[in-house]
Amino acid sequence: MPLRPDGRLTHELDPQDHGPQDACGVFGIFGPGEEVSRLTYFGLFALQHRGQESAGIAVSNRKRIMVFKDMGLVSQVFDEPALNTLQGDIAVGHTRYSTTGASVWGNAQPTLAATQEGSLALCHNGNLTNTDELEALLAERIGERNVPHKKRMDSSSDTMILSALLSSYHDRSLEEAAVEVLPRLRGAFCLTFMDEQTLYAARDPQAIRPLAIGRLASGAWVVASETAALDIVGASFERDVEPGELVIIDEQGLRSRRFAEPNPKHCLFEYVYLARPDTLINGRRIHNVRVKIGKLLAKEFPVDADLVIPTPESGTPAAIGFAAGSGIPYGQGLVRNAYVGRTFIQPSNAMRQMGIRMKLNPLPDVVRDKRIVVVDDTIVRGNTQRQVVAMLRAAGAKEVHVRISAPPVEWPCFYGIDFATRDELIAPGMTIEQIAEAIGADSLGHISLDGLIKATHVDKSNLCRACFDGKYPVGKQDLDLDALTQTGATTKEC
Ligand SMILES: O=P(O)(O)OC[C@H]1O[C@H](OP(=O)(O)OP(=O)(O)O)[C@H](O)[C@@H]1O
Ligand SMILES: NC(=O)CC[C@H](N)C(=O)O
Ligand code: SF4
Ligand SMILES: [Mg+2]
Repeated sequence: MPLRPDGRLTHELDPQDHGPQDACGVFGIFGPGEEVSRLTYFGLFALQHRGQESAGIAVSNRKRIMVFKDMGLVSQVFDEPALNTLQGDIAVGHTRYSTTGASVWGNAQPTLAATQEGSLALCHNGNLTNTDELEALLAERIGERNVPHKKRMDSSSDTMILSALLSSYHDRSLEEAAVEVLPRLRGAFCLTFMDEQTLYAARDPQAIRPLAIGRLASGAWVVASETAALDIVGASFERDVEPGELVIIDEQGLRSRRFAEPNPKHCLFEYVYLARPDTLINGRRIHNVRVKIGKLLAKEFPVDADLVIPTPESGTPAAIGFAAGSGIPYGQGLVRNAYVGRTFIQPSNAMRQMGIRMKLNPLPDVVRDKRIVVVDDTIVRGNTQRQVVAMLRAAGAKEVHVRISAPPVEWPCFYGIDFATRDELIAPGMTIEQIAEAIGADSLGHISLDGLIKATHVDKSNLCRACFDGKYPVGKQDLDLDALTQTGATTKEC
């Protein structure tokens, strides 16, 4: 099993072999009089499913900013003494899973940089597609040798370049630097950042990833990747950060500046898998959307069967919907070990089999002699379903029909989800029948793209669905798609 550089176990069985992982989680709070770092810690706990490689909190006491971050889960990084040292009025926090730049301490967030007036601490969810262009601009401004990854080998993320760029404007405030830099970024970015006095939040014009604003009863402002994190800290949901909006929060309250024209292309995959079911995106509860997808799936791909079971965790709401839509009873046929993380299962041969077996175990008394419909949210490489089907058969299931609440994943994502390269996905070049055979299912059905979109209640033109249809809404000019679909080529390193 792989070890972290400090010798502790990673959450991955094989770090070279990624399944679908999650986008990072960002959090921010402007709360004089509140225990801001503790609230940020709770917020990050609620966002742990979006990134499990490193976690960090930056706090300002209005005189200076202190950052505490490390590799690992929120619970591994922070303890009581650490939180007690992080006193102040403003905080930002991050849970990372890497998309550009290696998974090392130097790339953990919040990043910290010196500005003309003080410091900048920054957290980023998303992925920038024009890092080459931004790096060239940065080299022009601060000199080639000072570009983060040239100065320090382990500072190689897109976020480090952004942080260096924002702090390179010595003739203007951080707010004015942001207004200058943000329109130059392409790709996906939801940001929380701060200097000693002010909390900022920004969202790309496509608003690919979610970012919500909430408020505590005391009047403190909170910003988080998902509304579930607002719930957990006791904040009420106020509104989403708008596409192309920069939000500035200080002693005077909240102000808003538009840095680009909105052109919404919200990530469809957030609805399918990424976001928590208790989160609201575009006014819809993710759980309800997933149940609806399951109902539509039952209509699109009906089957004669005795029992519908979910593939926990993310497949559960769609399975509830499939049962409701089909009239087939719903039951629990697989038990999930709650202590195995979401991205723990990183499929690769023997390790993969061990990982899936560690996470999921069938209930033979429930599935024996039955025709089972097993519902999951996605098939990426097909490893989970291959294992699940085999497990259910070994436990005595008579038939196993697989139903998936997303269309086949055909293309990589460049906006903050670390999908496998195209060569590693199971779907490209395979018919549904061939995939069913590969995973050993009696039948296989994926929801149609139109059915999935219908369940979100968002207009198709306002959604990114590139991993399903290959139509990339932003930054396509920056990507060498042919090169990126070759075996071994990834977007990981700048
Ligand atoms: O086809 P594959 O390559 O196996 O990938 C697809 C599986 O990975 C995800 O589960 P994951 O274990 O990451 O998270 P979950 O517990 O939230 O379902 C997803 O929900 C599918 O079950
Ligand atoms: N998944 C993410 O949102 C990653 C953020 C950023 N691109 C990084 O690699 O650190
Ligand atoms: S490519 Fe897929 S995962 Fe990536 S932003 Fe678009 S819909 Fe989301
Ligand atoms: Mg799953």
